[in-house]
Amino acid sequence: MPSIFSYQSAEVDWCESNFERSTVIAEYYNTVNGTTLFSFLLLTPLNFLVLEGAGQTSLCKDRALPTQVSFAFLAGVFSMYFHMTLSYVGQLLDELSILWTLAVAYSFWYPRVYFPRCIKSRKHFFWLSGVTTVISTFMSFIKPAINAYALNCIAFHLLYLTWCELKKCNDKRVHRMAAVMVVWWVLAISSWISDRWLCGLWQAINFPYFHSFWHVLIAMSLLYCCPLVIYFDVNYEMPSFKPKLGYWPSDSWPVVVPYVTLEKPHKQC
Ligand SMILES: CCCCCCCC/C=C\CCCCCCCC(=O)N[C@@H](CO)[C@H](O)/C=C/CCCCCCCCCCCCC
Ligand SMILES: [Ca+2]
Ligand SMILES: [Zn+2]
Repeated sequence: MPSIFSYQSAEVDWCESNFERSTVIAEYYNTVNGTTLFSFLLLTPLNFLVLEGAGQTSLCKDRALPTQVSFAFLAGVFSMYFHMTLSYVGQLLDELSILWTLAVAYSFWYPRVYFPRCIKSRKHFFWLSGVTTVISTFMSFIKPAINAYALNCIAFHLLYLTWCELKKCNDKRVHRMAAVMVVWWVLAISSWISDRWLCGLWQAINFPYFHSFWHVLIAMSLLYCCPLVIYFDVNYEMPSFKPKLGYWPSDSWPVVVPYVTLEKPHKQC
């Protein structure tokens, strides 16, 4: 019986052929493209630096940013470890780190207006998220192969929240950024599903790399998601300030980094 740490002991094996480009890295391209999540880690704090530059240090919500970035960092590291070894432990670390990163994001950024009626404060919501995540962590061991499907379903809730916020907002820049985020996510989830379900086809044409595309595309989606989340958070938590979405270096460039700034104290959405 193989150890839970041994190579290829995971329940899941992605379409890319194993040990084709390296004797120590099972899935080379999936491992290398897993690093794109780190671009999200580098660029998310930049949003906060812009806000802090405007004197809004309170937006860092004390420990929210370092906690969020640390969890996302772990998700990136464990994803690479998983693809490098395809071990059972690697798979669970990959899935559980995503679960906890999402839990941290929900705990800090989930708008109060959507709290269940029985939840009266963010502190209570922290507890609700914590208990739900601990229970989900234990349940993850029952059938690890379905964990990734369950995690992907959370994106549908995020889509629903985005849609609810867009209905209340008439700023074209916000709608545009949300549209771009959704396009990246649709491309990402299509790549993920096609790697899972159509592997025979991709192997037949000698192109089994869709899961490595997923890594790049979901990181792009998160890059657009981050300023949007901060934008909605400012509207709720700092109603006297007007957030504005922008693109660096400029709107018209083909490759841009989205970010959020604070303008004159006035509420728009
Ligand atoms: C102010 C900042 C707030 C921003 C909130 C950011 C929340 C980040 C949350 C999670 C990080 C996700 C990490 C991506 C996964 C990388 C690892 C990976 O690819 N693992 C696969 C195996 O290698 C595994 O099969 C994938 C499992 C499913 C992952 C589901 C992730 C859902 C993320 C949802 C983001 C949606 C953004 C746009 C929604 C419309
Ligand atoms: Ca493989
Ligand atoms: Zn992966």
